[in-house]
Amino acid sequence: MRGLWVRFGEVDAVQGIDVTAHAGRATALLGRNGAGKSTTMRVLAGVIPPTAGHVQVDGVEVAADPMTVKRLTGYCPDVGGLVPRATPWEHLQLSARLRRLDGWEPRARDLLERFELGGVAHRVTSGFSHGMSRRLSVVLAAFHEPGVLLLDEPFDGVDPLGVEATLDVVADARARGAAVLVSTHLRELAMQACDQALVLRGGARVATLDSGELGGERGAETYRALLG
Ligand SMILES: Nc1ncnc2c1ncn2[C@@H]1O[C@H](COP(=O)(O)OP(=O)(O)OP(=O)(O)O)[C@@H](O)[C@H]1O
Repeated sequence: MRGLWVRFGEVDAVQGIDVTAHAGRATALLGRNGAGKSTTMRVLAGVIPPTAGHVQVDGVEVAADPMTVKRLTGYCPDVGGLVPRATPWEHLQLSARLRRLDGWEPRARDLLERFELGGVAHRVTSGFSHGMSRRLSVVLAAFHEPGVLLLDEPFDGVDPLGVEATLDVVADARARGAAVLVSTHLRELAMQACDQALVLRGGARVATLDSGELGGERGAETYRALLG
């Protein structure tokens, strides 16, 4: 991604961000509310077009071919994305059909169990708590083992077991060579999940840090200073 720029009317949400996400590595996007994290994720997922800049996912230019990019990526949006009247199993079934996956059922069952959603696999999602919906969104993003995994606020409101399952999903994706991006406000979890972090402020990148630099009291101070 080179010189990504996204404008909404009068607002320049993202102002010239460069990011390279490598296979087998995970990058955290950190920054205050409104820093441009979700907008960056949405462009990478092929959901909104960039106003300017070059964004390629696995060699495919997002602006030219958003449908292919949607297929290549697994995207957990920061909000929404679930069909209220469908069950988790129906969500997985639809995803499998759209991607023409064969023999997907064991993986679907395994993921639902890992995220403690096995017991509600056939319950419509309209009654799900926020944390349950988040967990299912992570399951759906990871289900088809995409080459690029995009998780926007995956830990938001999720209990410790859900956090662990999400960290495992990130580790699994990295182990099979996927590039992972995680947007979060949680510095400690960013450190655990990722090997590097980009700190955004006002739509621009203000720092790239190794996860080791974010740890402990010193990391907290560094991060606070970068948030401005
Ligand atoms: N659809 C939209 N229309 C107008 N402005 C938007 C739209 N989406 C985002 N913005 C603006 O773009 C800026 C960046 O928003 P974005 O959601 O990317 O931030 P964020 O870093 O993900 O924030 P948060 O941590 O609160 O989720 C904000 O000023 C926001 O108001």
